[in-house]
Amino acid sequence: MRNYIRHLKKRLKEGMLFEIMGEVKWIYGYSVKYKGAILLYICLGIFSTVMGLGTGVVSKYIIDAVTGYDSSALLPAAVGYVAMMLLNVGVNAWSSRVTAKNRIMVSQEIRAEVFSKVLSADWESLSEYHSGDLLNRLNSDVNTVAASVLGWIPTFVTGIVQFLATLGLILYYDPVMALLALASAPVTLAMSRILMRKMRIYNKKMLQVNSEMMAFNEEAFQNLQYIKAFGLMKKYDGLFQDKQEYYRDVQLDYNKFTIMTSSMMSIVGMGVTAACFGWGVYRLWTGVITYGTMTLFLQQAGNLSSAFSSLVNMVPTAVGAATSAGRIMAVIDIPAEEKADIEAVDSFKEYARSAGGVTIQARNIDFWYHNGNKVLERASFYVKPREAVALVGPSGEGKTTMLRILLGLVEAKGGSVWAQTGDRTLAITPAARKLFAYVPQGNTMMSGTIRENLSLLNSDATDQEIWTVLEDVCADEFVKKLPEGLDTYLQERGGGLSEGQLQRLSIARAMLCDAPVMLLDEATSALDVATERRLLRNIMESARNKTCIVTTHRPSVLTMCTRVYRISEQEITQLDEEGIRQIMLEF
Ligand SMILES: Nc1ncnc2c1ncn2[C@@H]1O[C@H](COP(=O)(O)OP(=O)(O)OP(=O)(O)O)[C@@H](O)[C@H]1O
Repeated sequence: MRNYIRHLKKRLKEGMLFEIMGEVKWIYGYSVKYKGAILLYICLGIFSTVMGLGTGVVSKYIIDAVTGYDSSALLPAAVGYVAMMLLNVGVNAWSSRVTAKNRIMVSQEIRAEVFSKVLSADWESLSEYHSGDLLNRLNSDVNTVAASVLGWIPTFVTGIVQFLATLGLILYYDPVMALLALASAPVTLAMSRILMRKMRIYNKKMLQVNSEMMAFNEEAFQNLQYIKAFGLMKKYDGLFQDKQEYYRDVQLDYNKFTIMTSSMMSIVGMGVTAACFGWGVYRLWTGVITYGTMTLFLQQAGNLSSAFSSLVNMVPTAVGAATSAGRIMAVIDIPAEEKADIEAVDSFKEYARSAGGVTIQARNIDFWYHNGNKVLERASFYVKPREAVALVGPSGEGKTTMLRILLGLVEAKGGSVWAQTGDRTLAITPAARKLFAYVPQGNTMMSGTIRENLSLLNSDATDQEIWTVLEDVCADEFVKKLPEGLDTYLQERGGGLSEGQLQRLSIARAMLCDAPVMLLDEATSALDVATERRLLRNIMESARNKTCIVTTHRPSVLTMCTRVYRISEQEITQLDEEGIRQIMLEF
């Protein structure tokens, strides 16, 4: 018996129900924060139920009055009926407004949490998600969950209250009618339990396909130039159609499934309504009830079944919301980057200013990515202040990876990396990133003006400082020629400027930040040799105490460097003059 219980517990833990419970708990965590609003919705729901019951009873009196049963009640009943209707309309309008406000607040709160978690998540784990998928989770899944945060509890409580109150009213007038009206409940409950698993599978599939669509669209729009250049429009049109077709098939499959289930439920409901109607007609015929009571029954039987179906309909909504919550939780649960002592880094950086710069030292580094791809083994190198050290080597051997280790974007599996200034040392962690001004490969300009982009890392930079740095990176001339100068607006990913111009702006942005170590990852690859030399010489001169690490495939860069390391076959070796000559021939 004990074994059986243990087995049952294990199955429950591994099973869908346990998963859903975790997701529901997470949604509930938000609901608790909005308990005031939820309480208000419950009151509004109950108010609307009372109004529904009230208008039902009042209409009974109106009918009884006009059929000659009690004509004196006509005027007060009519006035009450109109007043209740108007009050209901007013309260509904007000509640729609409050709902809209709260829903916006909840979705923004969840979205802000997800956004901030994404920013602080471990880089490598996060890079397993497509940005289109992340966007979809941040928008569509958050909206679904936000609706449930506010909706679930009030819908449930109101549904129960409406159900019980209506049942009570019918019971008061006719217990048999109440039993008949309840007949569909067991069937519907049993059905919704069976259907839950299938709903969950469909929901997951639909959300995943949605994410895939978003990822595809995002990638296509980002690579429009490439698609056009190779005349891939037709191919992409076709791919888009295929994706749409698949999406449509999944949606229609789900739609078929929901139509079938709702048809089955409707048949059960219709049977119950017919039975109620038959019973009512029989009671009216035998003179036990009045026309008014008969109308009341029919109306309340309708109310009862709508209360019941709103409770049952909570199942697919809840399954959908729980699935979306699961997708958001997966992102939120990505391990965060290790939090380190930022104050220690600030103090180290401050000290480095007077101590003459920062030495970077990597010793016996072992590193492989999550997929097991081993990149470095017992790799060591160092760079001192006022040095420009080059990391060279065949493509794909680990130059960028080494920079990622320095930036704490990925963590070395073995060995150690540290920064040193005077008699102080600092282990390399994500917090130590403040020591580095990084210029990655590719285009990293944001939409906004040139000034906004350049002051991203140093919001206090004056125009004078900006122009001095622009001169250093040989970008002053072209920026001056732009009609709006520093206020020129750059489109998405720096649209409107050439690759070489954007590279120079990226370097200027890095130089404006006060980090003691510069990391340039093939940052001058799009420049002509003369400009590249001028730029590198200026950087070396103006960044006097700085430490500079560059990765490159260009001989022109090597001639400017104090030392050169070659990364190849997982090892790092320092090249002598002959080695450098050889590598320059290889380039
Ligand atoms: N996120 C990642 N996950 C798994 N493997 C990766 C990842 N990023 C890079 N790699 C692999 O790590 C190896 C080193 O890549 P890295 O980008 O460091 O090379 P590189 O020397 O900078 O190349 P290049 O000169 O072409 O820029 C390559 O084999 C690459 O496929």
